[in-house]
Amino acid sequence: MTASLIAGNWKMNGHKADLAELDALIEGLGGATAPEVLLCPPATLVAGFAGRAAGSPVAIGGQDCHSEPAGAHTGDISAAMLADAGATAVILGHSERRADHGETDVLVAWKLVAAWAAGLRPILCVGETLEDRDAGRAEAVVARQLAASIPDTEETPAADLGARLVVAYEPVWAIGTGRTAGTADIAAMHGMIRARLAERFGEAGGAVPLLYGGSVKPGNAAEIFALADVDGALVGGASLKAADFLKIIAAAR
Ligand SMILES: O=C[C@H](O)COP(=O)(O)O
Repeated sequence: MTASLIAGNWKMNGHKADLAELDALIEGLGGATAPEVLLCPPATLVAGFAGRAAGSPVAIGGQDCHSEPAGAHTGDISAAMLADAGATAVILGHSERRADHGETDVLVAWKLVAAWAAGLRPILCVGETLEDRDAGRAEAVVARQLAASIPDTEETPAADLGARLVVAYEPVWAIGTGRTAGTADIAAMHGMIRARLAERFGEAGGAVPLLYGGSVKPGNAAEIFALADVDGALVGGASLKAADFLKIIAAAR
């Protein structure tokens, strides 16, 4: 399968000096527009990166947003603020947010509504812990997260869901550990996610891009992108350096 979207998540890494990595990424892409490339720096860098990336093939996204449009929420950022800063997408429900900030499926669902209201494309993250996998409940956990983190409201844009939502499967135990899930496990989980989305949302649900995340590197990207129902990757550590990220993008072509 050809990967259509490669997203980089810088997490809590990066300073103004790292604009040089964005410049190197843009230069390395040389104007190529496929696959889509999205970079999600920390909030402090969103506006600067979006300004620098304007007119290039690199889109800029946020890593989280609040579920409310504005108000007394010290330290938080709204979806509209991200859009105002030049972001076009936002990562939501990442396992690090779920673990560090106690984010629940219900809260993540409201964040999706907020993102859509601001015109952002959410990248919804789902994934099981090692404990879940060892207990044989990986598929059940991911299915529950998927069902409950996508809101059942009239705000959910069923008609064009494929263009307005991305789902990233990230087994928690594969994130930042150097361990990738086995290709059979990735293919099985992506197949399940694809089927559940199609069951719930019809053809548009089946068209939602599915990314794999968890220790994706230049050396394993091609093998992962070759799997059925894998439409790209959500890359953490290997997106910090343009040279590595470009190799992963090249593997998607
Ligand atoms: O959002 C990205 C994922 O958590 C993967 O991170 P990683 O590539 O460093 O394992």
